[in-house]
Amino acid sequence: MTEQDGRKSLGVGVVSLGWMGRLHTRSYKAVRERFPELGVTPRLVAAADPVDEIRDAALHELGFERAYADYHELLADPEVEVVSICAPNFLHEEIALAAIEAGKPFWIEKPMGTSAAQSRRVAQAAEAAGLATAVGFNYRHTPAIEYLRELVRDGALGRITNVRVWLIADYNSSPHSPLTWRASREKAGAGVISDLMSHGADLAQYVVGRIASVSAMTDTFITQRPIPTKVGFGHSGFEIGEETGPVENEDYVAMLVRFEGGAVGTMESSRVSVGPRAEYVIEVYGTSGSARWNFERLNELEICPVADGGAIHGYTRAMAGPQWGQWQRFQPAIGTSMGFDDMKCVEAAQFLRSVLNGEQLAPSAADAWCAAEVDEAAVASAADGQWHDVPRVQGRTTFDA
Ligand SMILES: NC(=O)C1=CN([C@@H]2O[C@H](COP(=O)(O)OP(=O)(O)OC[C@H]3O[C@@H](n4cnc5c(N)ncnc54)[C@H](OP(=O)(O)O)[C@@H]3O)[C@@H](O)[C@H]2O)C=CC1
Ligand SMILES: O=C1CO[C@H](CO)[C@@H](O)[C@@H]1O
Repeated sequence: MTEQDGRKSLGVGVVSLGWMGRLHTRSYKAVRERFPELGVTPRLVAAADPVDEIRDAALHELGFERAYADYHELLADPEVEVVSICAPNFLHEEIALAAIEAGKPFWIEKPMGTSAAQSRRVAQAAEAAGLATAVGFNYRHTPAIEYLRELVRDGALGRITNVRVWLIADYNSSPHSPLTWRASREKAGAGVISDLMSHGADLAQYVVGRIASVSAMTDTFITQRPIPTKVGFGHSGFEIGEETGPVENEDYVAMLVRFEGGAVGTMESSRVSVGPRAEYVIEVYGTSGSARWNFERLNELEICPVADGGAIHGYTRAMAGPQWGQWQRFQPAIGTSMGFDDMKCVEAAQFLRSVLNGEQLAPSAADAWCAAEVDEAAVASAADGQWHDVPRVQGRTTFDA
């Protein structure tokens, strides 16, 4: 870390410049403006990606000083002090363990690996090395979710009795949408359970507390998809040919869950539903009230207090404002909305603050392991039709604090 204009300059390396790699890059750039009190200027030292054109874009569009084809070179670069890991899931464990070996704190995308065992190995190694971590559970950082969590923890909703979480998306609803790495068991692990329910597990545990047991069923509704002739980013920019290949993991999951605190709930996720685009919802019901949030309207929280027999009963739609979470850093005028990228900037700032002061602030590697255990219990339950206990993760979790 060097000093420049009284600010600390921190060398950043980003592995894989797809959707998330580019978003991590934008987030590092935004931190200096949105979180000036950190006194840190992230310096985009190096990117790593196997594709020539992407490395070219890293240098000439995104502002990296260097671009490597192999992430090992990035990790060996002495000027790279912190690392973002934005590769497809199957590379998460090996890159994270290599970053730990190199002594570099990392911000990794969810799910942290393709299995709970991979997540455990990464979380335990990071903790043993004393490294700050961050995981891409960005929905946590929405001001409405931060406020919902406060309501739950302050007891404003009473005793939490039941919870509903659903993440229903349409990104694979067309049978013509391409066969990407997300449909490969080897590259993704589970299907929608890894891709979306990883967020759901984290959101539920962040707001309500740990999940203790799970019963689940899964299905795959579109079993063959066209093989891309040109790959894109995220879910866009692909071109397809005539040839198809098998979808190897589930499109849909439905779960019943029991929380350690006594609440029960349902959790459901689909990547092939026609209608909702990215309807990611959490509803929390307590003995004194309830509240619900939907990512498609991320600036709002619907809250219902117990009306005790009054004539008017129902939800109040509250809008995010300066009193909630980090809203004020992003918008200077009430009624103006934050967006998806802003949540990632909050995550980047939490990560860098942890690197600077040693306190774990962002969703941690242990949190990602907790989510992975919930997801793996769902996979196991769907396979044998039994309830499965979720192994209790010991580690540096942030949601128990
Ligand atoms: N937090 C969130 O809300 C989100 C999280 N994610 C997570 O982010 C991760 C990446 O997803 P996304 O950005 O959508 O993926 P993309 O498919 O957009 O990008 C993946 C990138 O990784 C590159 N890559 C492939 N193999 C290697 C390798 N051996 N070494 C280095 N780079 C490689 C790809 O190159 P190539 O094109 O050649 O394959 C591509 O540039 C996933 O874990 C996903 O779950 C994704 C979306 C949202
Ligand atoms: O994490 C994620 C969030 O949502 C996306 C689509 O809406 C997913 O595919 C992605 O991996």
